[in-house]
Amino acid sequence: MLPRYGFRLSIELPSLPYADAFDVIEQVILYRHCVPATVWKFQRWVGIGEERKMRQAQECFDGFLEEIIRVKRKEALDKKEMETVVDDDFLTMILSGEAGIDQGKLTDGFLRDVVFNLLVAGRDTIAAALSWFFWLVAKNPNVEEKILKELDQVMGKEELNKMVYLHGAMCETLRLYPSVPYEHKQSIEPDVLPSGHAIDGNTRILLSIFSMGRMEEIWGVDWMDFKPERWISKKMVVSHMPAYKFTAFMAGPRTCLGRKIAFVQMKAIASCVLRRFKIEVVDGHPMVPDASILMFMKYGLKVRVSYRA
Ligand code: HEM
Repeated sequence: MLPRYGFRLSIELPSLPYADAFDVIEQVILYRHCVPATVWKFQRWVGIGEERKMRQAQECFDGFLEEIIRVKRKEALDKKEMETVVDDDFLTMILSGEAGIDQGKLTDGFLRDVVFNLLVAGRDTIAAALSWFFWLVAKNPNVEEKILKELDQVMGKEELNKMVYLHGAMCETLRLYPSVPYEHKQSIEPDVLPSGHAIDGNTRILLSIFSMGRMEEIWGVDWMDFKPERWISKKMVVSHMPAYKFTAFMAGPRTCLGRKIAFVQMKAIASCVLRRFKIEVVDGHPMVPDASILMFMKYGLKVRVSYRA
């Protein structure tokens, strides 16, 4: 069973308070998009309803991050003073000056916000995409067969770039089930959209990435098919797809900064899992997207896992 949140292959793993808090934060952010700002801001001011849950979850999650920052500060200091070898993770690199960021800026609050941002951006986006990927692959044995054939030909993790079909299958997953199903933008002054629509300043625009991935006029009559071939050119390389057409990572100056690392991680995990294990979806398990800012499966993905012969 791959649970709703996070990507774990065991139901025995305990639930973690900070992970639960993180899920609450993501759900309340969706709530904030659905009600007028005055409503949630009033709730936050009084400390009731969803905003009460948000405050509790934030306190829990901040405590978790503060502890990580404390440990990493100590490790970075040890590294400087005693030249000990420590993990070369992102936070340690920032704290030990290797990332070239002005040390005066590195207050606990700044670090907490940076780590929180990267966790929001990088943790559940990949987990959600992989859950849908394994479900789609299990439901499309012809795609699974082609991925396995490619994995047989391409060995080693340094070869991830050559996994063109797997790349196509990942893009196809994100087209049909984008980890971030919609985006919210706000104009700061009057403008004209590329479509020709004039908008006032301070206009909120909700963009459905989920719907754009399923529009016949964009993807053709077979838009509902899970078809990795869509992403592969005649020369058998990944086709160029304009970012304004495939919007899972959005486009423009604020496009996803982790796109490349996301593909590396997803392809590495998918190739390791599919090489060793056969994943079969348990019949009758309900597959419904959850109400969150991220495209989770509401009831997780229930599967039977067996070793490949
Ligand atoms: C399947 C995986 C992922 C998807 C679908 C995804 C999608 C997105 C989307 C839609 C945005 C919003 C862009 C906008 O508002 O215009 C975004 C922003 C961002 N993503 Fe990703 N992302 C993924 C993985 C990652 C990973 C692994 C990282 C880093 C470890 C990352 C880092 C970021 C950052 C830092 C931003 C903010 C960029 C900015 O505001 O300037 N993402 N991502």
